[in-house]
Amino acid sequence: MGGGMSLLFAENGLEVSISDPSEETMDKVLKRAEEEGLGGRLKKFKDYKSLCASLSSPKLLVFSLPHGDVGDKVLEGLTPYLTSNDIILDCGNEHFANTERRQHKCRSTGIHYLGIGVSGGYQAARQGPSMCPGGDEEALRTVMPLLERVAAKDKNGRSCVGAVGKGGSGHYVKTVHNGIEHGMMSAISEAWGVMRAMGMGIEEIGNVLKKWNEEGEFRGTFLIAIGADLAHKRDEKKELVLPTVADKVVQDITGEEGTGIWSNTEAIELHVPAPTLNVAHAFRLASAYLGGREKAKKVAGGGWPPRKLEFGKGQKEAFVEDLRKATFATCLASYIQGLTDIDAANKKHGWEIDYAAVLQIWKAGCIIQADYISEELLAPVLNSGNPKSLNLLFNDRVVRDIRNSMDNLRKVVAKGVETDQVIPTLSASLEYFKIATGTNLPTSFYEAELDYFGAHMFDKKGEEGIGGPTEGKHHFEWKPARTKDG
Ligand SMILES: O=C(O)[C@H](O)[C@@H](O)[C@H](O)[C@H](O)COP(=O)(O)O
Repeated sequence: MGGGMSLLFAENGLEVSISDPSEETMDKVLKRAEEEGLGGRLKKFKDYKSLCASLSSPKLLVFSLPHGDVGDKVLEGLTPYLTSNDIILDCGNEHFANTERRQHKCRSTGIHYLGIGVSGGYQAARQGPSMCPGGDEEALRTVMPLLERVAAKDKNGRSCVGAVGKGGSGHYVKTVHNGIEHGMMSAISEAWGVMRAMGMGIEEIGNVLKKWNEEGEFRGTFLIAIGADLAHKRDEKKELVLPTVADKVVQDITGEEGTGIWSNTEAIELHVPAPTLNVAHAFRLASAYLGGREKAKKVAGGGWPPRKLEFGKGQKEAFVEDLRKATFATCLASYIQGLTDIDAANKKHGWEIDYAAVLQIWKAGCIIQADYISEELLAPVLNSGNPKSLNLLFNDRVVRDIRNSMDNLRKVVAKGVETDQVIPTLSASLEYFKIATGTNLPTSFYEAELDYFGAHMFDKKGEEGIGGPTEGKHHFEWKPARTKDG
């Protein structure tokens, strides 16, 4: 990412000084700069002193680092050479708490530290990513013209960047962006698996996804578009590449892993029900243990692999349409749960998040780009300036689309369960919509059991003021504790 961004900044007229522990990495970037006619604009530096000396004042430093300690070590190494009004743009996938700690540390020396979520993958780092900056207003105002120049542009030529809010809000919104991304990718992969069980070919499915991306609720959806594209990719032997990809989402459990975990732990700690995001992450985790799955399959006598799905004449097309609506509803559920999480965090941390800026940032260039969802469903809510609630389940327009997809989602999940299709987020989203709109849930029994052994206290149906996550006011001695005399 860092190399691509340094070329992007050079291309936009900046003299760029790069520094990386690996000389080889720096040389690769300088070589690309030569190839792209930007040679004169990039210089490499092996130490922080000469790096900072090469910069005009106030200095602008861009971090593209793994999350965690590395950022603290780099900041520590740089600090002796930094002066008041210098600005650091942390463009890594960093945890917002690390960002806020560094912001606090820098404040005493007048150095500005901005946490900027950067999205669009490594390609976008070079071409212009969607950018999600948060931190102090003065520094945001100072760097915004540059960010607007290098950021991705939406179809109206507007830059996909904006001042998100205070503190670590920029990195927080990016973390949740990735949680939504994982929910959508899981749903689309599940739909792909069901179409495979319907006997559809790799490229045939690619053609279906291409159509989905051209019109309807999935129009202009990045993850659908790349799904259509990669379905047709062939290697040097003209063999399709997709069938060679192992069914495991690789993940570096030694550390790199971050946003997928945090978007879920945050939702849980903020008491935000996000089953689509939670299940998408669990699916990803389970997929990693291919060896374990192979062993468990043997023990389970072959397990429960998806069965072939056969359809009568004309029914196949109808079911593909059910699948399109079901997958859309699940992607929408990811957005709804993600925004509810951002809303809860914004209230907790007082970041004064500008939701119109978030909408513009997600308009293009980012992984969760979805034109229909942004323009038709999010814009009316997020552009209404500081919406009272970000729970899109309170929005008629959004709920209309959910109602228009529930039959399709139910049909797909029912068929999927019957035939052992792997559909974790599709089924979790069906349950979510039922739970989130249900007012007579079986959780009465759940609470009664908690009160039975835990004196957990419960609210009584019909009581005033019990609409939110409140402490219970009642306990019933379901089974009085036995006295010593039994
Ligand atoms: O917006 C983006 O460009 C992506 O979200 C990116 O930031 C993410 O890091 C990679 O997609 C891999 O992420 P994980 O391996 O952490 O899922």
